Amino acid sequence: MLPRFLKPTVIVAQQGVKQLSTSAQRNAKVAVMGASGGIGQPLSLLLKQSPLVTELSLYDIVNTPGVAADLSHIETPAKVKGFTGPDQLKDSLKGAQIVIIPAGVPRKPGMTRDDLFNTNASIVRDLAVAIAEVAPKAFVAIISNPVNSTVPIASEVLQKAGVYDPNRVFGVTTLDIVRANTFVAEAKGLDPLKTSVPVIGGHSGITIIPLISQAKPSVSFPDDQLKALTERIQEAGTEVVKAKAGTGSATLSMAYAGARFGFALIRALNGEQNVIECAYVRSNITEAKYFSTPILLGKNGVEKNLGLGKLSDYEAKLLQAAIPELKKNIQKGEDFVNKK
Ligand SMILES: NC(=O)c1ccc[n+]([C@@H]2O[C@H](COP(=O)([O-])OP(=O)(O)OC[C@H]3O[C@@H](n4cnc5c(N)ncnc54)[C@H](O)[C@@H]3O)[C@@H](O)[C@H]2O)c1
Ligand SMILES: O=C(O)C[C@H](O)C(=O)O
Repeated sequence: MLPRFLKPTVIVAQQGVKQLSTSAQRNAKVAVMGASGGIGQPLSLLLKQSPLVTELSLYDIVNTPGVAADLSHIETPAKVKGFTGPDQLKDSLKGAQIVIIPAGVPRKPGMTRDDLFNTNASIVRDLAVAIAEVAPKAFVAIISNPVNSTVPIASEVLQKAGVYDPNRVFGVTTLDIVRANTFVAEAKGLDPLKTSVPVIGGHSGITIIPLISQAKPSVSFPDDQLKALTERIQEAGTEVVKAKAGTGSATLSMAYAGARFGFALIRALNGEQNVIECAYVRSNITEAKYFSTPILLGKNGVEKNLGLGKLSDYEAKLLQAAIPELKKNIQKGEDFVNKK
């Protein structure tokens, strides 16, 4: 069976790559910012292998000529171009419909995602300034941590530039869903490709709220197992950081998750119906100004926020615990842009 995110690619491929690449409706230019990094390279590879992508723009402060030359030899239609350093930043964004941002430093053991704020906040801010000028209508998918704060940072920058559309800015939390699907399927002996577990809230520790009560197919666990599984999903990033022992955090699973989310955005742009992914977006579902829930995606980005659904008592408590932390992270991001 094919990986779930490859399915639409394959369906489209069956319609014929030639037809795809000549159809105006199906042109998708994707820019990857931070394309030479641990996530950026495999993410760009996954994007390049898909006929859903017709142009791939790779931006980083180092090494993009090599990454672009390498990827450009792959026998798929996407045209690949590399851009290096601030002088080429704006050119890298020209005409991009989707901008995916994995630029920034990763955690080392003992660090929280918030410890990355000092370095990554300004990286995301500067990229958002360029997006506001060159690609204000692009869908912006932010991977750089701390996502709980970098999404408000990008949003504030776009707002200040007068081009903010809350329906087009997404924090990528897809890896939390990918992990929840994998761990729940493992625990119950299910096919992970047919297991779907929504994860809401934010993307750090207690702000990650798996909704196992809403899993499809329906599953149930004794309380102690449910707690252990929930905590494993919340701390799965740290599990990888520890295992990588100082060499970084999740890159390959994140590239998979980033590609899955990117393909969902392209499918929505192409007019496909019923494209749903969880994402961290501007939200009035809870007291937190940004919050991840399942989102129906459409040609203009967020078409409908599908909300929380019915929470179990346990999940309602997780939500209660997450909100103060999320609000603090959001405020920190907004203050970074506004209090200068
Ligand atoms: N959202 C998630 O679920 C998730 C998952 C994993 C990692 N992350 C985050 O993704 C980020 C990247 O992780 P990584 O493992 O790829 O790190 P990495 O260090 O391997 O790669 C980061 C890349 O960003 C580039 N970069 C630095 N400053 C830049 C700038 N101003 N403009 C463009 N590019 C710039 C670097 O040159 C490097 O190539 C980290 O912040 C990490 O915490 C998020
Ligand atoms: O844990 C990290 O620092 C990276 C990422 O946010 C993850 O969830 O793997």
